[in-house]
Amino acid sequence: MGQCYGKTIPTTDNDTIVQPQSPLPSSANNAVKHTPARSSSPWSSPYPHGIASPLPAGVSPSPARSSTPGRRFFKRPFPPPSPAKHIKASLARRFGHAKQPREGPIPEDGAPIEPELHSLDKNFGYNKNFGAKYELGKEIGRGHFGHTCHARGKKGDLKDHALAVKIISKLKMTTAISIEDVRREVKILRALSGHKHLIHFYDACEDANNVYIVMELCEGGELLDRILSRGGRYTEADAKLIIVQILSVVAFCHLQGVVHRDLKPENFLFMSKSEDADMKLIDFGLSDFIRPEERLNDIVGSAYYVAPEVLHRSYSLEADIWSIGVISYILLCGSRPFWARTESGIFRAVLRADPNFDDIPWPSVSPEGKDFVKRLLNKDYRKRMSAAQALTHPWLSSENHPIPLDILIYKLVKSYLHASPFKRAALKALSKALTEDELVYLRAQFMLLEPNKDGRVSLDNFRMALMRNATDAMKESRVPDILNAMAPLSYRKMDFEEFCAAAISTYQLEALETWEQIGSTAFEYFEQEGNRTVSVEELARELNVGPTAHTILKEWIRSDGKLSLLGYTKFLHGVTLRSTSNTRH
Ligand SMILES: Nc1ncnc2c1ncn2[C@@H]1O[C@H](COP(=O)(O)OP(=O)(O)OP(=O)(O)O)[C@@H](O)[C@H]1O
Ligand SMILES: [Ca+2]
Ligand SMILES: [Ca+2]
Ligand SMILES: [Ca+2]
Repeated sequence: MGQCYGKTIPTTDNDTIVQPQSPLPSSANNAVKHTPARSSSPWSSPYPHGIASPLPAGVSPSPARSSTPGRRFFKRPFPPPSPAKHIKASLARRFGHAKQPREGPIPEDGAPIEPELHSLDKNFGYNKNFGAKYELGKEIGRGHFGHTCHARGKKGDLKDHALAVKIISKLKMTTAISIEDVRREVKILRALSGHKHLIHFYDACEDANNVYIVMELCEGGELLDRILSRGGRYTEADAKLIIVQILSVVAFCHLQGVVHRDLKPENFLFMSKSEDADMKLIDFGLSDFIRPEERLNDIVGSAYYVAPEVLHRSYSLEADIWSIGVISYILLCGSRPFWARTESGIFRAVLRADPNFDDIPWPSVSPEGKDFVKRLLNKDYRKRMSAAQALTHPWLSSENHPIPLDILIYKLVKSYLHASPFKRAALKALSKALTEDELVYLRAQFMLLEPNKDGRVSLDNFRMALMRNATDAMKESRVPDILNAMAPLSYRKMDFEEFCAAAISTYQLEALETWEQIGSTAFEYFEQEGNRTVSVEELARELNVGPTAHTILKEWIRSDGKLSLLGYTKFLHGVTLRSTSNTRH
């Protein structure tokens, strides 16, 4: 089994919007041997080798809801099992254009990007002595972009260590973008390696044919396989153990300014076969560095897990949280929240459909569990919890886990510092209406800033907290830049009360069932302390909107010239006019 070369099998598609994916070359080649299930099924299978699929290769169960007791499958069929189909538009972009076969030698004809092919520099500057350092073993897994083999270190620290090597064929790197993707995957792995639930990276090598990513070996298989072997569903207690691990590693990535963009059960591996083995996040092939205020626009990911704002081409870290919401939904009920037979149908569901929380088993799921999932699957990304926040959600409070520093705090405090005194007064009133549940999160974050003896924090506390957690990735994502934007804090300090006003997000609070109560309580505080007469013109300036908004703003002001309750909550929310695209947090 020495032959362990990269062969990517294009997934065919059962959708009507057929995309530039070439069918398998008709001449039988060893690629077919490598991928028994894949070539016959319209969906890629998570059971490429050896592991028995619950279904015969290529067979998908009927999507009809079955109520067979003890059935092993998802109500909304889990098979077609692996949604590992990367969104086609991006594939087309990444692999050049239509008809470009994604494996094998580039044919003479139909290569629209031919000029680039000749000039592509496929030199990565990695070690060239892979063969001398490692001995390759059997294949363990396979994806769109590479396949993974067992390996053993031949010398040095890794001598006789069992390892995993992801092999990416250079033949498949047919565009500058696809080369850059591999470079970035390695860079991100190298930078982030070290977190308990993130795959440990050891080495990157290359030769004329391949790039080799040497990592620690996970012997317990993919989370997807465990979900399937349990018949799709986890108990709440077991689901919590999984979700806490996912949130903790994703909070870490986000703090470093890395968005994973492909979170799904196939990309979490167990260290060993044992039931309580730790999980590791793998596959940073679609990940990217993201600056604090940046929005990404390329559509990547896997259809079932993709966030609505990704489909709208403007997204940031919150897209990962949506994917965790999808995973959580699946763990708790055994069905996919957004399901359709075609990719475009899935996208439509993601954009418009509300997931079902009524059918069995949802009535028996705890209210906290349901609330948790709903707050991850909010279609408005501004209303979603962050990963660190989710870890303080009441549903997970019984779990004993550390709360990581949340980069969201920095963004919110930054915009608070730049807000007008009127807005700050409004936020202050809002922070006084918070319930114990929200305070748990804020208190944890404040403590992570290690307040001084006087109980206050300065810019330095924010800086030190960031530095305590910094990896090399931060240089690339320029997360520390956010500290410069917090400069107004260099002249003063913040106590916990003000921190609460600064670090709350109106959008997130609006998503709470108790929002109306919170809003009216907050308004009472605002009446006592901050509500003063304000003109329509002043309000428009505050909100950064033009005269066209005056008629709307007029309705927010009472006859006494002060904000009404409605006006107060609207003011907190901010006006989002398309033309200004001034997203407020
Ligand atoms: N460190 C590891 N230990 C054990 N198995 C691994 C390891 N890394 C990857 N694998 C296996 O190889 C498979 C493919 O790896 P990976 O997901 O990184 O490749 P990919 O080509 O990027 O896949 P995708 O199609 O999901 O983008 C994984 O799903 C997993 O089963
Ligand atoms: Ca895979
Ligand atoms: Ca993968
Ligand atoms: Ca990948």
